[in-house]
Amino acid sequence: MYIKICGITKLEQAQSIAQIGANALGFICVSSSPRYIEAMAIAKITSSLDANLDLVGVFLDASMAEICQTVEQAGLNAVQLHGNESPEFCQQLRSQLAHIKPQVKLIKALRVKNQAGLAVAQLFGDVVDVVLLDAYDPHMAGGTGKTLDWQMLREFQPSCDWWLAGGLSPDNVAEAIAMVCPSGVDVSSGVERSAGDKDLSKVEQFMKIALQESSN
Ligand SMILES: O=C(O)c1ccccc1NCC(=O)[C@H](O)[C@H](O)COP(=O)(O)O
Repeated sequence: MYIKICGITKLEQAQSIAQIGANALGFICVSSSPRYIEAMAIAKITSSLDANLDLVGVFLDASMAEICQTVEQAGLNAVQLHGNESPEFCQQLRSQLAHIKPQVKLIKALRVKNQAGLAVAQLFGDVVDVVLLDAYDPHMAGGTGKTLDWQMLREFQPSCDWWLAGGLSPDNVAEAIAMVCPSGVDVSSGVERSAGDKDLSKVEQFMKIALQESSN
């Protein structure tokens, strides 16, 4: 089970979460978010971490130039697109990123409202590495703490890896994994004291439960 802890803003917390064994750390590059962190501040964190982690910049309808510049400045090796980016945009971004760094992981987040929203995932299977399913909220783009209707995801099988996000916490991650069998899970507010301030004991608990459930 691949585990991504999102909304990191503090260096010491990033180092501890990496040590606990997370596969990926997410940095919110969306200036309107309470978890926003600037590229140079991300760079201070990423340069202090081991090379085997996925260091993910989360973007919301940003331009290709902004994404590429942030990847370079911040020392990222993965990009999560959390807005209305099209499959064509993903394809073009992938080729632009290849000029900057080899093998930047591309993740397309979909904020799923209903079954029709879920069908859109099939359009991205061939152009990204991972599809991430998050909850829909009319006012917030991410980090909402809301869960998806997991029943809807029982038969979900895109042609690429997929990760579950949205309202996960140590209290419900085992049930979610058992019900929908994602290849990874992503969490933010469910392991926080306040926006951007992670509760390390909750992170540890979350990871232990997720790993245990996925090995059953
Ligand atoms: O977290 C944010 O503030 C945010 C803002 C704008 C776009 C995306 C954002 N977060 C994306 C994430 O990857 C979160 O981990 C995901 O939405 C799940 O959040 P949560 O329901 O709090 O676990």
